[in-house]
Amino acid sequence: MPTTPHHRPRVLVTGASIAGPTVAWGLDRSGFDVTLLERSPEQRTTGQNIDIRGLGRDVLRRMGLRDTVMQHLTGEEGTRFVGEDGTPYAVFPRAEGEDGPTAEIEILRGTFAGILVDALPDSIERRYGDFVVGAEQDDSGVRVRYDRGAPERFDLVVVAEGRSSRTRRILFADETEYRDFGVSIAYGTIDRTPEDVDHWDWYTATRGRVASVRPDNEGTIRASMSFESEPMGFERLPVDVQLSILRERFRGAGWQSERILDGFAARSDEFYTQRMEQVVVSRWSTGRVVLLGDAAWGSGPTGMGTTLSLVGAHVLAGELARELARAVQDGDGTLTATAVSRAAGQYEGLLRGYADSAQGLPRGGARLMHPSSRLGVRAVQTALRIAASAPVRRFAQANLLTSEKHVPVLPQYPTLQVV
Ligand SMILES: Cc1cc2nc3c(=O)[nH]c(=O)nc-3n(C[C@H](O)[C@H](O)[C@H](O)COP(=O)(O)OP(=O)(O)OC[C@H]3O[C@@H](n4cnc5c(N)ncnc54)[C@H](O)[C@@H]3O)c2cc1C
Repeated sequence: MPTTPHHRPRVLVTGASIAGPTVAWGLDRSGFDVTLLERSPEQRTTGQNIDIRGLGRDVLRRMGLRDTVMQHLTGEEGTRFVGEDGTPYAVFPRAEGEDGPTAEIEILRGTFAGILVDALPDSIERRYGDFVVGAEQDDSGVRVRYDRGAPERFDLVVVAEGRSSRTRRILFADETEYRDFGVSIAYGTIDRTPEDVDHWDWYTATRGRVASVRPDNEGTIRASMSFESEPMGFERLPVDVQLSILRERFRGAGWQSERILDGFAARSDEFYTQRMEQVVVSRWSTGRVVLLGDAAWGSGPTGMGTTLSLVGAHVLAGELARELARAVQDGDGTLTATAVSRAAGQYEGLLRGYADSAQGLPRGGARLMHPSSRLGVRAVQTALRIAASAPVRRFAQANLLTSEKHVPVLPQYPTLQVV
C-alpha cells in the first residue's frame, strides 16, 4: 500500500475523459497530490460506443470497476454486414472473452467517463472550464499558465486532452506528425424505430461510402456515415454545410441512408464529424510534461483508443509510483527530473509498439473498406463472408479485425490494485 511520503509531489492532469481520470486515480493512490483540469465547463456526457478490449479489461478489474461497467453496456449483440435491402451476409456475434467488431465490453463514452470520474476520491481537486496556455520548466518543476486562473507550480504535468490536444500543439509542435487515412466520418444520434435490432448493422455502398447503425442503452440509435475523400476541411465547416455535403455525397447510396441523414438533421446538436487520421508524436514526454492517451497516439476509430488509454494511464501511474516510492525511501519524496524521465521512459518503452500497431491502420486500410466500384463492394463482401464463417472467425478476430499486437505484459503495481 502507499507509503505516505514527506512530500506529496503536485501533479496536474489535463483532460477528464478516459485517460485523465484513470491516471489521476492511480497517482492519488500512490501518494501524489493531484489536480484534474477539464477544459469543458462541465463533465462531457456525449460520445458514441467505445470498446474495452484485452488488457483494458484487466485494468478495469484492477481498479475494481468491472462490475459497474458491465451494468452499463449498450446491449449490442454483435455486428452484421448487410446488403442494400438490409439482409446480413456476414455476422460476428458478441462473445464473452472474444473481441470481434462488437467487443465484449461496449459502453457509451460519456457513461464510461462518468464512471471513472465518479470513482475519484475527494482528495483529487477537480476543476472545469479552464485550460493551459503555457508551461515553463526549470530544475525543480513546471510553472503552468492558464487561460483564466493564476499561474501555479507543479512537479509534473500529464496531458490527456485527446487527439487535438492544445497543450501538445504548444509543447510538442515540432515532434508531431498527422497521418491522413483518406476518410471523413460523421456521427449522430437518431430515433429508434420498432424495426431496429440490437446489432451493429454496417452497409457498404459504392463510391467510397459506408453507413452504420447501432443500438445504445438509452432507447436511441447511434449512426455513422463515412466517405472516402481528400482532406478538404470538411470537419471544420458549419454543421448545416456538413449536413448538405453529406446528403449530396450519399444521394442514391441506398439502404437506410436517407433515414440516417434525416435523423442527423433532426438532432444536429448531437452531430459531429471527424477526420480519420493518426497523431504520431516522436517522443511522449519533454522533461516533466508527459503525453497520455489520444493526445499521444490518437487515431480513429480503430476500436482500441479506450483500451490504450486505460493501459497507458495505468502504466504511467504505476511507473511514477515506483519512482516516488524510491524517492521516499531515499529522501523526502522530492521527485527529480531524472526520476520523472525514467518513469516516462519506462512507460513509453512498454506502450510505444502496442500503440503504434493498434492505432496505425495499414496503408490504404481505411480506403479498402470504402470501395468505389460495384466490383470493389463485392470483394469486401466476399472477404467479410469468409472472415465471418467458422472456423475462420476466431482466427480473423484475433488477427485481422482487431489490431492488438505487441501487447506488453502488464507489470504489477501494488498501489494500483484494489482487488
Ligand atoms: C466528446 C467526445 C466524444 C467521443 N466520442 C467517441 C466515439 O463516439 N467513439 C469513439 O471510439 N471514441 C470517441 N471519443 C474518443 C475516445 O474517448 C478516445 O478515443 C479514447 O477513449 C481516449 O481517451 P482520452 O481520454 O485520451 O481522450 P478524449 O476521450 O478525447 O478526452 C480528452 C478530454 O480532454 C478535454 N480537453 C481537451 N482539450 C483540453 C485542454 N486543453 N485542457 C483540458 N482538457 C482538455 C476534452 O474535453 C476531453 O474531456 C470521444 C471523445 C470525446 C471527448
